[in-house]
Amino acid sequence: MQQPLTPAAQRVLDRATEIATTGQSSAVAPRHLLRSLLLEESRASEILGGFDVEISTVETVFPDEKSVPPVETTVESALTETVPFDEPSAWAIQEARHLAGIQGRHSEVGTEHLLWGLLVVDSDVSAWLREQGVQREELTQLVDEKTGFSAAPLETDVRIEFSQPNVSQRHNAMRIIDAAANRAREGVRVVEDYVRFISDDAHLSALLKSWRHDFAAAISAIAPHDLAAARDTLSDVGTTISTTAEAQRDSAAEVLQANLKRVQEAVRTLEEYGKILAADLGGQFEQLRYRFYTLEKSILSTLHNQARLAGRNLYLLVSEALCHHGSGPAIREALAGGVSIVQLREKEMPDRQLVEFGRRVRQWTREAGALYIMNDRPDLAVLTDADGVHVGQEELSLKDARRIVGTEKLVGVSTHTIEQARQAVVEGADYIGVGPVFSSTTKQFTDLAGLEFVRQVAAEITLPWYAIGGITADNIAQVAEAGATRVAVSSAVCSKENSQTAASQLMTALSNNR
Ligand SMILES: Cc1ncc(COP(=O)(O)OP(=O)(O)O)c(N)n1
Ligand SMILES: Cc1nc(C(=O)O)sc1CCOP(=O)(O)O
Ligand SMILES: [Mg+2]
Repeated sequence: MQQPLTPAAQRVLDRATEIATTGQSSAVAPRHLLRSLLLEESRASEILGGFDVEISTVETVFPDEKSVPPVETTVESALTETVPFDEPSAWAIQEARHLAGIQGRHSEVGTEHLLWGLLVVDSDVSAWLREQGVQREELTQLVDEKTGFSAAPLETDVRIEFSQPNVSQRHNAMRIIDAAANRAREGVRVVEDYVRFISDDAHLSALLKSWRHDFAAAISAIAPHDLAAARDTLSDVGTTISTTAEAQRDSAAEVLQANLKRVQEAVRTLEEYGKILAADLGGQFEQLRYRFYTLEKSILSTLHNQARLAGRNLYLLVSEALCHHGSGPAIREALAGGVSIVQLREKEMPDRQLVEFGRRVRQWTREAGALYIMNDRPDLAVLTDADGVHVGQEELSLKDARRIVGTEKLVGVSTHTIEQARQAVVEGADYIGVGPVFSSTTKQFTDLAGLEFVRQVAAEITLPWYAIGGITADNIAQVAEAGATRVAVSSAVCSKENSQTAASQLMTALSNNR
């Protein structure tokens, strides 16, 4: 069923067409849609405002057209000569319809759905929106809030009884499905090769492999000989069409990006055309598509965080109670000794004092080019302009912490077992704490995760991780031997007479044992 457009969404499409036409573009592109969404006072412009995305910025970043005043009605625009929607815009509208469809059978396609479509379809605009911090998960949540429905796929859906497709419709659907299945299979292999050979990430490789197997199981519901019989490569007009962009890739990362999208688009085709063959096939591919989105997020987020935390190998947790001559001097000495992340871990300090001190730590770390993380409290991380927050297994969930600090700040998560570590990766942690490795004078533990846990994480996880718990200059070599390249410490630096010397000794030991 085609979901109807709300009047605001209709005005957005009309205005986008008008902007493209006035600017003498040959087609309506995503940049025209984005501009039009911002010009319309609507849910989408409200959401974009929340991310500080302004029309003036968009006009500077995508400058090729003159701005156009808001349209009053759709009649005028219908009278002018208009241009078609280009492929990404058409896909974005299709995605918007799809999201509105899974939110409820009678829901209309609103401007917030159009914005969602713009974000999930590969284009210069979606890349730019992501750079501005507009992320899929957060936007999905906002769209849910705006429409009052959940964007998660419906558990049970009313089954529509299809009339039996005739032989030729079935044959055409088979041809499309055969081609899309091959594209998805090939694409996922390319992604797997990147994650396996370039990222060297055993955990994400295993998740991709499991996805590939489930995909194969879904495809096997269609008899393989039927699919092969429908294949007719020689008369497939698409085999000779390729764009310049497809012929050239500047880096392995670009190959990865392109193939992540390729798989999603192919699975979307399977989802749509699968419905012609069997009512439940569409649902299976839809689930696979959502799972692939999550995988894409973990893969890209791992790469992003590796870059953000590159070279930040010594992480200090500071508590006033541990420091001989005050945590302020200890922090400044530690920064001079090579600490590149400082976490403020004060369990007893009154909030007002903590905020005041946090702002000072912000200043010192900024001057030293280091990061500043707030322990346990996302609210205070925001208030003190921290680079992130660290949460444990018993505290606010990663998802809730993220809701408070947003997508730009780091969210670190403590893990004590390999299952927790894997889960943190999939849920979107930016780094993880791995411990306790040894018994600690800073915090009492009944069970130690030990060096074995460090070995397990080293063997399969490439999201940045910090070994923690009782690490000192005397045992750091064992931790490095077990595979750690980054460590987090508290007493080994904080409680020393000279925190600078203590930090630089640990730095030297880390680099010697690499
Ligand atoms: C880098 C890092 N790793 C682990 C922890 C421990 O966090 P948590 O389990 O929440 O315990 P507390 O620090 O809150 O007592 C950490 N803080 N930092
Ligand atoms: C606060 C904390 N969390 C840990 C974990 O394993 O999650 S270990 C730890 C204490 C770290 O301090 P020190 O370096 O003085 O042992
Ligand atoms: Mg905690």
